[in-house]
Amino acid sequence: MASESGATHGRGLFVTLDGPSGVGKTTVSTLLGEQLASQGVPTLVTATPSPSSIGELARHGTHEFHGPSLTCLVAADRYHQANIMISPAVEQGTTVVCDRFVPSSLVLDPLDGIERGFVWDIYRKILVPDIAIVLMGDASLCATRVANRGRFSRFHGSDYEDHRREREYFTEALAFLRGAGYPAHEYDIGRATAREVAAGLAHFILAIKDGRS
Ligand SMILES: Nc1ncnc2c1ncn2[C@@H]1O[C@H](COP(=O)(O)OP(=O)(O)OP(=O)(O)O)[C@@H](O)[C@H]1O
Ligand SMILES: Cc1cn([C@H]2C[C@H](O)[C@@H](COP(=O)(O)O)O2)c(=O)[nH]c1=O
Repeated sequence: MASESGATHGRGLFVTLDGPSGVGKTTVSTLLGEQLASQGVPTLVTATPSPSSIGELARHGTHEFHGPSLTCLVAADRYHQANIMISPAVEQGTTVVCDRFVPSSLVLDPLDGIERGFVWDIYRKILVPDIAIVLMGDASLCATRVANRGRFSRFHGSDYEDHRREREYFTEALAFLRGAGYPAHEYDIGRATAREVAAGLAHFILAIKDGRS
């Protein structure tokens, strides 16, 4: 596509970051945005639930809302955000990094008693990422980080067993997503710093971006 200045630019990428609580999604999303921007890639970092009024209700309402009502609330926010923010930005050439997307709901909602099929059906018409990264890390490492950082939601595990189960659900969700043709990529954080994880992801994303242009 040609811009008004005559320079050519194409569509951006939609990149999502999911994974268990404490694995570093929020920290890495910010660093990844900075690293992509420093390499000249127009980048927008966002999260689901979004900063909209529906998103704020979902993010801060996990004690009030449970099961299908929370699933639908999160889904309403995500459709709204995808339609008004993510898709337009990507079409204009911005690479969007989103902290949590559908893969998280395939884990958190079943942990709340919802069938995976119900969750998958509700997202049938939503934007599919170009790259869906699932960060995976040792459950005891994630448990320690969340204990040190603090829990802001009932979905932030309170002990090792919560984190072990959440990790197991993400492993199952990854297999399901790959089977469904979703562009899911597992990324093991090992003992890397957040900056090292972000650098590894930036390298991976830029290789895909360069391959497409
Ligand atoms: N690679 C890392 N090495 C060391 N500490 C990290 C790393 N990544 C994140 N942290 C720290 O771990 C804590 C959890 O990180 P963060 O909030 O980014 O995780 P998250 O996956 O977004 O968690 P949640 O899903 O619970 O919101 C924070 O205190 C953060 O500073
Ligand atoms: C994706 C998703 C999120 N939520 C809730 C759980 C937490 O309260 C927030 C996310 O905050 P975090 O810092 O990213 O952990 O939103 C949910 O209930 N269902 C979902 O699918």
